[in-house]
Parts: sequence; C-alpha cells; structure tokens
Amino acid sequence: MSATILKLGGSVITDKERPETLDGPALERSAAAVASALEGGSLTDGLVVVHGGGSFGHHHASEHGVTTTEGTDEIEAVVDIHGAMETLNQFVLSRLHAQDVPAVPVHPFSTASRDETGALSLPTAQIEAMLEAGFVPVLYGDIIATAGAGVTIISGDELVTELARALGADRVGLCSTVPGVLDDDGAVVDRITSFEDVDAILGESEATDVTGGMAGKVRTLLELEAPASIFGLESIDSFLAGQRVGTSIE
Ligand SMILES: Nc1ncnc2c1ncn2[C@@H]1O[C@H](COP(=O)(O)OP(=O)(O)OP(=O)(O)O)[C@@H](O)[C@H]1O
Ligand SMILES: C=C(C)CCOP(=O)(O)O
Repeated sequence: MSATILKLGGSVITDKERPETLDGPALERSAAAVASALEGGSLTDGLVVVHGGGSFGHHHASEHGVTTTEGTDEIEAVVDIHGAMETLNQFVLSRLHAQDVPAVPVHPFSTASRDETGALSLPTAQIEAMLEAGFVPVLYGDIIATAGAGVTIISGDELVTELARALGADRVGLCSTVPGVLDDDGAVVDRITSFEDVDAILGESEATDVTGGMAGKVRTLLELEAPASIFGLESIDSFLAGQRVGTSIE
C-alpha cells in the first residue's frame, strides 16, 4: 500500500484570527478537490487526510499553556482542547460527506501516546484496514497521553510524518495559506534539502500556533523519506493529480 497523505492546514480551513471559526468556503473547496481526485482515479492506493488545529486547537492549547513538550493533567484543558478539535473534525467530515467522500474519523487521543522521552507510538493497523476497505481516514492534530506529563499536543505535521513512515506513503502534501515556503523577496522556494538552507527565512505562524509554524513544518518534513511538498489551496487539485507543486522538501 502506498497511500497519499494530505494535510489540510488549520490556517486554511479555519479563520485563525477568530477563536473556533471555520473558513467554510476553503473547507468546501478542499473537500471538492478530494472528491474529484477520488473520482478521477488518481488516488488508487488510497488517501489519508490529516487536518490541523487552526483557531480551534491552538487557541485553547495556548490558553492552557500546553505544547508538544509542556503537558498538563488538568481535565479542563483536556476537555477544551480535545473537544474543540473533535468539533472541527466533525465539520471536516461533514463537508467531505457532502461531496460523497467516504471519510471516517481516527481520533489520535484515543490511539496514540508518548513515552517519557517524548517518542510517539501511533498504531496504524486500523488505518491500513480502513484504506483496504476503501475509506478515507481523517486524523487531526490533538492531545495525546504522555508518560509523566499528562497530555501534550501532537501536531498534524507530526502525524503526517509518522503515518508516511508507517504506511510507506508515496507522497505527502501540506496545504497551507501560502503557495510554498517563501524567500526574503516573497518568491516560492522550489526545493529544500537541508534546514540550514532556509533557517534564516523560516518564521513562526503569524497567528496563535503552539506547534512551531513553518519552521517546525520544514524540520519535520526533512526527516521523511517520501517526497513532501508545501503548497497553497490553489494547487490542491494539481497535487492530488500527482503533479509537483509549491515547495518540494526532499
Ligand atoms: N518563510 C516562510 N514562508 C512561508 N510561510 C511562512 C514563512 N515563515 C513563516 N511563515 C508562516 O507560516 C504559516 C504557515 O504555518 P501554520 O502553522 O500557520 O500552517 P498550517 O499548517 O496551515 O496551520 P496549522 O498549524 O493550524 O495546521 C504561514 O501562514 C506564514 O504566516
Ligand atoms: C493545537 C492542536 C490541538 C493541534 C495542532 O496541530 P497543527 O495545527 O497541525 O499544528
């Protein structure tokens, strides 16, 4: 199985400036692209969708001081962060269903965990079975139980990387609000092969973001064997059709 993995950035599908606000048109556009790629037959080995937190997850995580390394054992934090992400996941699923995409949820909080060193354990047998059955599994940035720290955040980007490794994914695409990684002149960088090449131009997200923004994204993707790309919503159809778009990270 060599599925394609698509991350819908939280910045794309939500209004990151306003707490718990969806960007409905952007989400519908994304769902339509997925539906037409499935119908067009360009994803014969299956598709896994992962979505980010946007103004649902990051806002609550930041309020409770929870990050990928700073944990909490307060139930209010768990309910606020996970609850908001489940709500966003429901929106994503319903927009995909409206386009006849056979999307099914996979809740990272119920399946994944970290050990004392922060190492991630993410079972994928159920995801492989879902793909075999023709479903489109939909995961999302979430909280996960972490030995000695209560719960910490797992970003959609970390899920993408782990899934790509475990499933032997063919291609990985991160759809964000920018057409790719931008250089100092605002031009899209075509290809990144080492973090040092782009360290100086990579910043954090402009909105509330507890998982490291663009720099975190590039660092995570560089660890991958599968070719990855970062692109904007205008290129989502081309990416799903197998074309090279935005910035390639190899
Ligand atoms: N050199 C750069 N090129 C492009 N974007 C950059 C750069 N430096 C910083 N950024 C910021 O990174 C943002 C993308 O990261 P962000 O984490 O917000 O994306 P996302 O994955 O869409 O959202 P989320 O993390 O909520 O899922 C851009 O909107 C931009 O503000
Ligand atoms: C903040 C939470 C809960 C999820 C973060 O996922 P990301 O938006 O992919 O970084």
